Amino acid sequence: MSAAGIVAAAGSGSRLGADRPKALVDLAGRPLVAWAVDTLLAGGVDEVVVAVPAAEHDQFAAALPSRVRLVEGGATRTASVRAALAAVGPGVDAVLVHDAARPLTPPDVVARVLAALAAGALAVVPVLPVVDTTVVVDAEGTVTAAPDRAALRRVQTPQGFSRVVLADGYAGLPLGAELTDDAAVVRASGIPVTTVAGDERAAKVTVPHDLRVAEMLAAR
Ligand SMILES: Nc1ccn([C@@H]2O[C@H](COP(=O)(O)OP(=O)(O)OP(=O)(O)O)[C@@H](O)[C@H]2O)c(=O)n1
Ligand SMILES: C[C@](O)(CO)[C@H](O)COP(=O)(O)O
Repeated sequence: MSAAGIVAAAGSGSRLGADRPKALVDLAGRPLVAWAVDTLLAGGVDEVVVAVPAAEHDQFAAALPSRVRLVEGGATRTASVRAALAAVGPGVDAVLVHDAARPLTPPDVVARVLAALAAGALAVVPVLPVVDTTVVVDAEGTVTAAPDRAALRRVQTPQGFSRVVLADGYAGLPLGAELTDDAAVVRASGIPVTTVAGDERAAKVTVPHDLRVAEMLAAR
């Protein structure tokens, strides 16, 4: 089975508040995007396409191996993945979509996603259990429900798909629609999504505290 990796790296990182796009922020001497690309390649992906902000194209090119292809990202994550997917070759069997913002994802997670696809799954997401009580609130912040957390999972990346299934999902999604992940895109077209074990180290760098935690882990 041949697999391509897509790295969504075109976000600004407004919640991190750095002086550059989040994917170019340094973690232990290398930008977050370089860590994410390495994870995909080490986990068994054959080729990688990275969606980047147009203004920083040259900085991304300088930070990544020459075999990695860059495309201009969009205004939303959904638009960025759509643009990168268009650059994936038609001969590829599977596509894994990963966040540059999850730099310390172990290659084992990639391998688990690839194994599930090779076993016949059409869509696979790595997940972790929810460990806090989780509630639903109304517009005033009043709790209206407390779902059974045993049935809830936190969803990570990379998320893996049959290339045809992901391409069909994006083709059926109206231009401009924004969903928070790629599994939601294929679920909208009726495809079942399988889960495999995620990893706490695959946590997303969103706010400054997350980057401090990642720096401590990377220093080990
Ligand atoms: N237009 C966008 C927005 C996000 N992403 C990517 O999607 C991943 C997950 O998004 P998130 O961590 O929320 O990043 P940002 O959108 O950059 O963060 P913020 O909402 O704080 O601005 C990141 O790797 C980010 O670069 C992208 O490729 N294109
Ligand atoms: C794709 C994702 O990382 C799965 O957990 C997540 O949905 C992206 O989060 P964002 O803040 O909406 O970009």
